[in-house]
Order: sequence, then C-alpha cells, then structure tokens
Amino acid sequence: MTRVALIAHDDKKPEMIDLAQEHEELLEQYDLIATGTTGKRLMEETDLEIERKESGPLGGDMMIGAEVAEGILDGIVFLRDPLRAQAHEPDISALLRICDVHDTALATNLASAEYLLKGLADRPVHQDE
Ligand SMILES: O=C(CO)COP(=O)(O)O
Repeated sequence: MTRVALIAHDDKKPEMIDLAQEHEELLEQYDLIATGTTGKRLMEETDLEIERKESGPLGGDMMIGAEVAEGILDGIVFLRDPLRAQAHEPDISALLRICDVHDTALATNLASAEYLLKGLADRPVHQDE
C-alpha cells in the first residue's frame, strides 16, 4: 500500500485540514502517518485513520525521516511555515535532506501537495509491494 506522511507547522494546520477534507477519498487509499499534533487535528476533522508519530519538536520529523531511510515511505506532504523560525530546524533540514538522498517525493506547499497526492495514486506499484 502507498504510504504517505502528512506534516504541518501550526500556522499551516488549517491548510492541511482543508487539503485532507478536499481529498479525503484519495487519502483513504493510502497508509497515512503524521507528526503528533498534525495527526491528531486531522483525525478530529476527518474520518481518516492516521498513525501518529511524536510531535515534530519532540522528534516526529526524525521518525518520519527514519522511514524514508528505510525505504518504506512513498511521499511526504510537509506544509512548512516559511515565516516563522522553528526550534527544531535541524530536524526539519535533516528530513528534507534524507528525502533528496532517497529521491522520495516531497511537497512543501499546497500547489505541489495536490500534484503529489494525485500523482501517487497513478504511480506504478512495485512488484514487491
Ligand atoms: O513541527 C512539526 C514539523 O516540523 C509538526 O509537528 P506537529 O504535527 O506535532 O505539530
């Protein structure tokens, strides 16, 4: 099953919730994971089942990065706040870097998130899945 991570910084959580509500049928087809608070908010506002990792500042980005390194994650929608500094910036940079290392699909704004979510639905499924 296609495995997708959803992450949003606080000021971007309303956008993430709108995105998930708009594409709920599509997202239901995916195995979803999220950082702690993003996952909690999404499950409150949609009927989606989401595996929650730690909150971002407590290591959630790194837990998702570990899945990228393991090769078990197909894509990430990470709605970052471009206007506010984050205390866990090193973790965020590490997650972005490991996505590039493993060529994992990563969308960091709404416009690209829509392409990513729709594109993953059309992608050829690997034989070992
Ligand atoms: O900080 C985050 C990503 O860097 C998101 O974490 P939360 O979903 O727990 O708010």
